[in-house]
Amino acid sequence: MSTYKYYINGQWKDSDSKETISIISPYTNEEVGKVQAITQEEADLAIKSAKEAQKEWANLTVRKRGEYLYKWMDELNKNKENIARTIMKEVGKGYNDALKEVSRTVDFIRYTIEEAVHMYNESMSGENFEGGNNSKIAIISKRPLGVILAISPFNYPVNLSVAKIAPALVSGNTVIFKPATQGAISAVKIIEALDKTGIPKGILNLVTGKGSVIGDFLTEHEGINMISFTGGSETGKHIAEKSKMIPLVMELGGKDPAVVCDDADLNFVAKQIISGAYSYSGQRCTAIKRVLANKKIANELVNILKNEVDKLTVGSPEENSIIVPLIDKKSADYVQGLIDDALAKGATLVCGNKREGNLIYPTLLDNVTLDMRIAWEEPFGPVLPVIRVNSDEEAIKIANESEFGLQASIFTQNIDRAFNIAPRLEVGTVQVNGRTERGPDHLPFLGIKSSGMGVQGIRKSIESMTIEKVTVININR
Ligand SMILES: NC(=O)C1=CN([C@@H]2O[C@H](COP(=O)(O)OP(=O)(O)OC[C@H]3O[C@@H](n4cnc5c(N)ncnc54)[C@H](OP(=O)(O)O)[C@@H]3O)[C@@H](O)[C@H]2O)C=CC1
Ligand SMILES: O=C(O)[C@H](O)COP(=O)(O)O
Repeated sequence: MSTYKYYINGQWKDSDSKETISIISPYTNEEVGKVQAITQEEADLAIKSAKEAQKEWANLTVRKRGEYLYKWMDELNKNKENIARTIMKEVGKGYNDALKEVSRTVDFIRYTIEEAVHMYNESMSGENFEGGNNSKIAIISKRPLGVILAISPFNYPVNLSVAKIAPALVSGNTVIFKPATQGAISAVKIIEALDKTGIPKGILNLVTGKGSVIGDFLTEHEGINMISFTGGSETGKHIAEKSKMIPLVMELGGKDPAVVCDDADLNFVAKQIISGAYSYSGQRCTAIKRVLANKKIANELVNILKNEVDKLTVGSPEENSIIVPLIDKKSADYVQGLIDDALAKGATLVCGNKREGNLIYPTLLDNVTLDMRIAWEEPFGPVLPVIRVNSDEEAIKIANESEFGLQASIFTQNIDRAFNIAPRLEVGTVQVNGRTERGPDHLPFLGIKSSGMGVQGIRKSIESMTIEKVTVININR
């Protein structure tokens, strides 16, 4: 098995710690490879080299920086099967989905470059303000923030990493990239592709090691000018407490509800809910994580959902099964705990509650009540609770009682009804008659409450990594 190096100042290196972390595949339970557990001194040097490289990088034109990114895109595209296989082995994602993740990333980079080259300076005249005149003209340009710390989660080890790195680089920042440990080999692969572009040294530094060991050191480091984080809410809150007065963008957990009204087209709804809730075994922040079903249609909806769940393929990512083993035993134990708690408190088991190691069969729970943990907690696994409600009003109330506020779906054939519910849901995005999801990637993507702060989405990500610089010309008229 390969032992992968980390990447600092344009060089691939073994850590002086002499320690490596073994990455175990969630479905073969075999080692996929080892990554370096770097030391704080090495993390410090990585930040220093990023700082040193930043000024020259920022002085290049956006088109010049874009040239490197275009080459990166081509390298990723050339190696997409190999990278997809690594994603599959490392995080247990179905091969076809892993391949889509790489293609989506290639498209993401292309759009990022195109967006950046179409972002212009603004100007303002003093005459628009009371008592002002046109002798004052302000030019408002955008400057990079400096060194961006990009921390990504396991579930999209390529796409969610590049979704931070590409906007940072194109706008003249340099990057310290800390991937999820389970995902770090995929990270090595994408940075190998970047290295092949001949990008100047120090622009991107890949630091591998457990977040619990090097995370605080990175977050608290004075050389970091902004943190873009995707991961769990608890980790996000911890980082927010540790960081020192720098901008933060956080995409965190969710408990996305599907509000199903009594006039919805239930066959269509069921398809959306099933793909929303169970794809990649529910290991998506945007997965549908509770159904708030109007009592009038709940029996029929649950019957249709059951039929659809029965069709889900369960097994290996190599066979493109929808339901695959969860990322690790701890996660599977957690999901099982939520199921056990709900059943002990009287939920109806419609199907599922079967387990083989990390593999949890798709589980549907009906008559879930608000005293059950599954009504509120994020499983990040293939279990879906149905909570029956009497009215739209009650659905809105329960939806908003969650600590999370990522996305929500509303299913109804009455557009007025949808538009009366949508503004009242405390979430970043409402999907009317569609499953909750992040893409297309140029849309703003955000969570409120414990689901995050700041906004991603290509243009928004670029904006979040830059700051206005105002130059005022005073003309003697
Ligand atoms: N809203 C969104 O866009 C998304 C949200 N998520 C959420 O992420 C969670 C699952 O992802 P998961 O990877 O397990 O999340 P974690 O929060 O466990 O880890 C996310 C990243 O943070 C790192 N990390 C851990 N501790 C620290 C620390 N003290 N300081 C700095 N970094 C640290 C991890 O490193 P290491 O792996 O080494 O521990 C990893 O790179 C779910 O809650 C999910 O909802 C996931 C994807 C998208
Ligand atoms: O990491 C996640 O879960 C994503 O941000 C969700 O992306 P998706 O909706 O495209 O799966």
